[in-house]
Amino acid sequence: MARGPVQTSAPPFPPCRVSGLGFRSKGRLVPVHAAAAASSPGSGPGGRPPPPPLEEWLRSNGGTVNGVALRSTLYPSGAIDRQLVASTDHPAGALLLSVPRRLQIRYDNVEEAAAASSSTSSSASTHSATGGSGDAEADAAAPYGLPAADAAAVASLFARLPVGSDTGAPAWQLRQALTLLAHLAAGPASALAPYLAHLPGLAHGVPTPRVAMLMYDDAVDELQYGSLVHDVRNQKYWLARVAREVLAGGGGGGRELPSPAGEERTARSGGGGGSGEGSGRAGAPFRGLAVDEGLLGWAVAVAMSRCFGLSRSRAHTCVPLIDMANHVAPHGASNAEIRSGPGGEVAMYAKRQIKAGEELTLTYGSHDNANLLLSYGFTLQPNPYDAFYFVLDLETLESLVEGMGDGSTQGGLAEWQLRLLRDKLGLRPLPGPGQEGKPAAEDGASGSIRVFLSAADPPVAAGQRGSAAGGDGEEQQQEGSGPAVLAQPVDPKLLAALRIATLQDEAWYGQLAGRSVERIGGWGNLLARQQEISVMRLLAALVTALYTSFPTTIQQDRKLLASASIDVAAAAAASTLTSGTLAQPITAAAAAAAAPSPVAPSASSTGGWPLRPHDPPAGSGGADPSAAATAAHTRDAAEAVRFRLGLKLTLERCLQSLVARAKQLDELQKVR
Ligand SMILES: C[S@@+](CC[C@H](N)C(=O)[O-])C[C@H]1O[C@@H](n2cnc3c(N)ncnc32)[C@H](O)[C@@H]1O
Repeated sequence: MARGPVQTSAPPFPPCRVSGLGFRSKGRLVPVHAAAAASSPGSGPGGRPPPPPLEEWLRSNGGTVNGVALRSTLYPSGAIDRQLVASTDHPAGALLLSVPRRLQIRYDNVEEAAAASSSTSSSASTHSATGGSGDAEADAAAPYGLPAADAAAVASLFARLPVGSDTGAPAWQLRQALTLLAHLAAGPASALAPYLAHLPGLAHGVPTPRVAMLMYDDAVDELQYGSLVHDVRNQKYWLARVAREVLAGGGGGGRELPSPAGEERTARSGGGGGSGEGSGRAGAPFRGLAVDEGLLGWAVAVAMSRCFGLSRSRAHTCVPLIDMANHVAPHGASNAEIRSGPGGEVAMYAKRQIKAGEELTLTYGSHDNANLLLSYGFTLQPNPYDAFYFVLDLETLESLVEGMGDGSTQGGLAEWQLRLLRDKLGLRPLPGPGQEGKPAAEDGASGSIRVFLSAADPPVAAGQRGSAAGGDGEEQQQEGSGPAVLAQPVDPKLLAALRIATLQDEAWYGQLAGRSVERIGGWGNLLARQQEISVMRLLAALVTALYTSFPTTIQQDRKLLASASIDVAAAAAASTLTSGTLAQPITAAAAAAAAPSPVAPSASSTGGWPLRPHDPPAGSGGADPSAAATAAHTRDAAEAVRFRLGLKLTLERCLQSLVARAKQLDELQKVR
């Protein structure tokens, strides 16, 4: 019998994840520049001039901005969130924004620039012998906004990052984070400095997304969902390890350290890195900017929450202005989509007719709330892609079916049933004691499957399923790892397994052997009415058991969220876009009154280039760091409760579908 959320293994930074904020209700819309100026008249925080508006900057640097503006929402906490809006009507298919590759922050730009620079410098050394200008050529080799020496330094760090055991490459999120840090450290020497100044944590009042990895540990425990807690701890572990061994230059000498989950992971400490090598050069690749775990965490959060995955190049990119579009689900709800061009340009198009004043939205991917929290730091309530996942193995299936108690399955599953379960679903006996090291089967299959229960409204006709777990358009902000679209409340694999395991007549073998799993487990494709009623009851018992395995109930979670302590400081921060409560525009004067006092940036060794991301968000606690920390803590706790409440509501809706179907079949049975 399955007992609560089951662990699934995920790489520390799963491929292609990106981000979100979580500050959506009760805010007021203000023009973004008015908010910045109002909070710090005549200048930006710390006396710096405010950065140029992104729209202007893009236009004057070769980008396209067609009838699109950036708007801000100011929340009672003082935090600011931005969104894109249409400033004119647009027909379907209209080009809204286009950003050339050289205005994007991309780790593959760094890799290319570094490669070009090393080939240039070897030819430059030949040239200098003959009077050539090495410096000019090195600059020409850095066409992507970062001076060649900075690109080379950060590219050399890529080689020291741990590599994924599955991909054999460092996680893109880490490479992108280091690239962001290289631009940050380069300051005005980075051609993308004006974009950087608009990033969360750097732009005044815009907090760093509290992606799950940045949540306080006790809030992580409050998620009450084993696989997510496991993923978050894993990410925290890798963040700390990279900060310690790669950035601070501790080396590690190739020694394998156990991860929190007790796993051993491949880690490279390349570059000839003995323990002595890096320590004297801490932060050297970032022009002396000391990069600690906090700063790395900021960069990873920005990378995860703002990057688009490009299908052409398989790279990920932070795209100025386009990265201001927020997420809505399902796919049909968004009005814009992203496409990339052969030269690496990234463009946003209208998916349908758009009226002036409408928010421009994307669907980042078919993300469940666990993915949203991991990559973007928010959840959607409700989220049409949310689901409760668990791992099903043969043993669990057998004990579920035996628990039916009608005596029909005593003695275990028949050989023909086991054959169907193995051939159709890959379910096979797990290795017994002493056999753990051996593969479960010759084909190496694990013998268990990951299945889901969802709140999807049944019945959904075949053919209505989504095509792929992806974002809008050819490119996606983050690839989903869940099912395409949850078209039925029970995973077809789970339903197929239960139907096969509860059959009593071997005559079914011949019929099912030729059918696909989707067909055997299709919601509407019941095999026999009485059997289906039993399956529905069995599933209802399973859902109830899963629900009761949570330490708190729906009612308790609701009460917690409603309680004053969470509500006052964090309700605004914990709410999301979905409620449709986008607030009314307010005047700059009102924004000034509500805005937090500016927080002085800490001095850096980069000649006054500001920026040390404010963490916890300056917007949450003004200049008082302990108040800000308390607000961030409260916000994390609220988000954790909202997450687990969402899962429980999913189980509740699933249960309702199962019970309704069992009743309906029962009544039909009686009528006949
Ligand atoms: C690509 S950025 C979008 C721009 C962002 N709003 C800003 O001000 O920089 C993604 C972030 O926006 C926020 N966000 C996007 N969609 C959201 C939603 N539906 N609800 C809450 N926050 C959202 C999340 O913080 C997320 O990490």
